[in-house]
Amino acid sequence: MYKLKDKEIIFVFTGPTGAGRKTIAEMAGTTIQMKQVISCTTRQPRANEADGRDYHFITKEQFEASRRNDEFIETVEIDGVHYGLRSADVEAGLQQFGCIYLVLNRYGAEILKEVYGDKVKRFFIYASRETILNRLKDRGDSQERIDGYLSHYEEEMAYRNECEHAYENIDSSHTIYDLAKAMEHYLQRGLVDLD
Ligand SMILES: Nc1ncnc2c1ncn2[C@@H]1O[C@H](COP(=O)(O)OP(=O)(O)OP(=O)(O)O)[C@@H](O)[C@H]1O
Ligand SMILES: Nc1nc2c(ncn2[C@@H]2O[C@H](COP(=O)(O)O)[C@@H](O)[C@H]2O)c(=O)[nH]1
Repeated sequence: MYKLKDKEIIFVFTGPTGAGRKTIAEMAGTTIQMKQVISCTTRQPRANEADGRDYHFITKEQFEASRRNDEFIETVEIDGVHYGLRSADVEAGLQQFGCIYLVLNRYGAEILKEVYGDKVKRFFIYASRETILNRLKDRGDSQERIDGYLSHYEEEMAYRNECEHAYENIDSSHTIYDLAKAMEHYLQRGLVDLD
């Protein structure tokens, strides 16, 4: 297993789907200059998603082949869709950027914490069920897909107290402000002007 160097750190964004984890993670990524390491998935891309930017969109056969080759740190199946994070992608991201972030569900977050211990800081981003419902409707997700995501809401929310930090994402600029302060603390470098 890859051993993280002193200054290398992994931020994991987790919480219920639709709370705004990707949005917040991306904004934080720009603010503090860290890069996302994306997962592989067998689901179809959404209209606004691109291969290699949001996910590595792969077939079930490709996913199985990667799993057989032991390429994944962890995998999960959610509502019939496979997701997996490749060890080589994490290692390359760390070597290139020193600080990376991931967006995972609670099971992925837990495995990363088990594998990399104190080098992993988990940021739990959440919103009320009603807020999420409205955001996903506005995003244009089908009712079937929304129901699927919301069926995991309580299960994901139960992970909140396990995480190092938790933020209710109502106003994204407030969330980013608080989050950047915490991240800076870990990074110990003055890249963000908070005043
Ligand atoms: N603070 C906010 N206020 C209003 N809308 C928001 C806020 N944060 C995110 N959104 C919107 O909510 C929707 C879901 O956000 P996002 O994709 O970041 O969530 P997620 O938790 O990563 O879920 P998923 O894994 O389904 O993408 C998006 O359309 C996004 O623009
Ligand atoms: N444990 C893992 N969870 C992952 C991974 N990649 C994404 N996810 C999480 O799955 C759900 C559904 O994602 P969506 O993009 O289809 O809405 C969400 O919670 C993601 O964060 C992974 O490699 N491992």
